Amino acid sequence: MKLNPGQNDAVHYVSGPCLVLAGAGSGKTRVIINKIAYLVEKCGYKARNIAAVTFTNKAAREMKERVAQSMGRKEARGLWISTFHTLGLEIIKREHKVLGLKAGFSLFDDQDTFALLKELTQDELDEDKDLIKALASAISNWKGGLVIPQQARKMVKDEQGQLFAMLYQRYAQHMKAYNALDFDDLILIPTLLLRMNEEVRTRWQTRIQYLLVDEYQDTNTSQYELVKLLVGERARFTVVGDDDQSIYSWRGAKPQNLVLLGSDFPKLKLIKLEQNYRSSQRILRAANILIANNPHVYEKALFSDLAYGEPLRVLIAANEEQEAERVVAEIIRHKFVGRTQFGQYAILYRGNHQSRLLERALMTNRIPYKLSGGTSFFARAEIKDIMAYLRLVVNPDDDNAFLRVVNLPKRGIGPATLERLGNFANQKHISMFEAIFDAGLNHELAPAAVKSLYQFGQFIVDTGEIAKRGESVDAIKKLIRSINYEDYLYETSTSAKAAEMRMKNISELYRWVTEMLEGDELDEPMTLPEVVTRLTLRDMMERNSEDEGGDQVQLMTLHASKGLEFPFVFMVGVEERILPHQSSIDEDNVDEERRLAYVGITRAQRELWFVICRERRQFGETMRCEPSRFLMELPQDDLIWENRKPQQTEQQRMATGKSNIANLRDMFKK
Ligand SMILES: Nc1ncnc2c1ncn2[C@@H]1O[C@H](COP(=O)(O)OP(=O)(O)OP(=O)(O)O)[C@@H](O)[C@H]1O
Ligand SMILES: [Mg+2]
Repeated sequence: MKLNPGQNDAVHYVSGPCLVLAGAGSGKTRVIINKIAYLVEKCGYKARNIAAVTFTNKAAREMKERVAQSMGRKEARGLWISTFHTLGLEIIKREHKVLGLKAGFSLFDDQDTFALLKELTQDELDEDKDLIKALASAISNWKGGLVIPQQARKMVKDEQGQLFAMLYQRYAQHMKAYNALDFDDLILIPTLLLRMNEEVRTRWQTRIQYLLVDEYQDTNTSQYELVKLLVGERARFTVVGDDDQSIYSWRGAKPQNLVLLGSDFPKLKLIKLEQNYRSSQRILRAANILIANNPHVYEKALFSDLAYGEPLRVLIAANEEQEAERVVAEIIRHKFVGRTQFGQYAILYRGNHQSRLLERALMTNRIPYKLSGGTSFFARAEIKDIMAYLRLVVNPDDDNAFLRVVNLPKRGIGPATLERLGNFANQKHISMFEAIFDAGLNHELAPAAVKSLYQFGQFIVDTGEIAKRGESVDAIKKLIRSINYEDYLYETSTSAKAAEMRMKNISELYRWVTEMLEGDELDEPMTLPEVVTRLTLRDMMERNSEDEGGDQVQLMTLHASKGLEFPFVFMVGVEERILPHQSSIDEDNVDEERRLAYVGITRAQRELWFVICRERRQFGETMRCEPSRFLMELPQDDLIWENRKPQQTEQQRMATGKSNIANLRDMFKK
């Protein structure tokens, strides 16, 4: 792989600490990949003594692949290339004895943590979901800042702080009793261990002799401390980052860590890279002009030798449904004209919920797509629940579907009952559903259990009958109502808003199934079994594609797109209140949102579209939308706004006495 002089310096400087500070697409990640190969091939490092840390699992997988391609698979074996959390987990696994953890410790995700906190704080927080959430985030912040419960109790001043610190302590004690760790522990525990135990520290400093960190601007206090402890006095490390792409301050990331490096390691070599190899000049110019509105830690000037490129386009849709349809139509048109591949397109958005309508539009048009990060529509628990019901109605022998819904919502059918039912069905070689109606079951189970099972079975049979009469839409409506699914969602969700979101997903599924059942100009009406197999197949394809990475349009949040690049990028919902997000407008933290927009723009190599709506439904209300201030900050001569009258010359604009931006706003209001 070719390198420019700055990149070469960065790769060849191995005698001390090194920081590469440079803008998007300037080849920072390429430096890391080349440097790993250089360390092994030219400097005599063994692969197993080198660790590289990135920010997401996706990025780690890609880096591993690129390193293996550059230096050979055999040579690359043993390299530690992972996220911070995976590296932390590895340290904990190998040191669990010193830590006093039993080998089979379990890992709690956010939902597990929430459930435990809810249980532990019943008396104090009275199941108030917002308070529990606030507590969870306080605990996470303490952990990210390396603050243990005893210290937290000393630090806090106000009443709520004291309460939270006390609950933090209680939570920590319980986690220990459960032999469980949460996400933040994966950094906190190894860091504290390395800090306090010299023997362990020496062991890891011998094991990891050279450390490389990508996306360094997004490390938090505990991660930075872990880096320092791992590299020790020898300070053999390279970190690369871009302060303009710091987008995780809400999770405790500290771009100031870039500055701290200089004071913690006086011998730090600072290397800047200024050539961007990714984007057309127009795209890069737009990105540079946008980010110039932010204050800077270090000044940077990025240039590109690539073509000047196509203008950036702003598509204007009437509402959010049309927004999704416009994007899909544009992809189809563009692909046809340019003979491109679906895999060259990415659709980026601010929040996960924005993916729903996009997924729908892509599916309706049979365009393969891949959604990374976040949960795709069919992987969502509520969709799986209802799909399992439909599967069971269509095919009562589907034991998996049976097990998923037999006690959802609760019907007093516990694990012991199900185990016996399962054994009985096995002996008789029948499905569990069939077993419910077998007279022999009376000898196996208590009458109450038999009754509950029978009622459930009868309910499924009845629903099936309605569907068979050709009233499937009715059958589904009745089903969702009779199981009180909405109540169930409100009882089990972390907040009323979350329950609402999940219920919305259900109505989305309902709408979809109904459309397929009733047919339209394009498709014949389908029967319920046909609909269910069609949708299940879709689900399976999606899962398989996770591994294959075929020719698919990429969907992800702006956060998840960090470090990646795509020839053609659509940024949707580029409106005030979405990007910048309402909460950041309220909190006066628009700079971080501008960095997020900068990250999005700089993912694009050749062409970039922004999409905005005139109005949008939010929380049941239709609201008028206003284009994002970031669109207004971009160089307008590089932008083409849809439906805009033919470009005026500068003189004409002066003559009308109106500024470019005022014109745009006017046009938007019409
Ligand atoms: N010296 C070079 N010659 C040609 N292409 C290069 C060179 N350096 C990097 N590239 C290419 O430029 C693109 C951007 O590189 P890379 O992803 O390493 O940038 P980055 O600085 O890590 O970007 P980001 O800030 O978005 O993470 C990649 O396609 C890479 O292969
Ligand atoms: Mg990178």
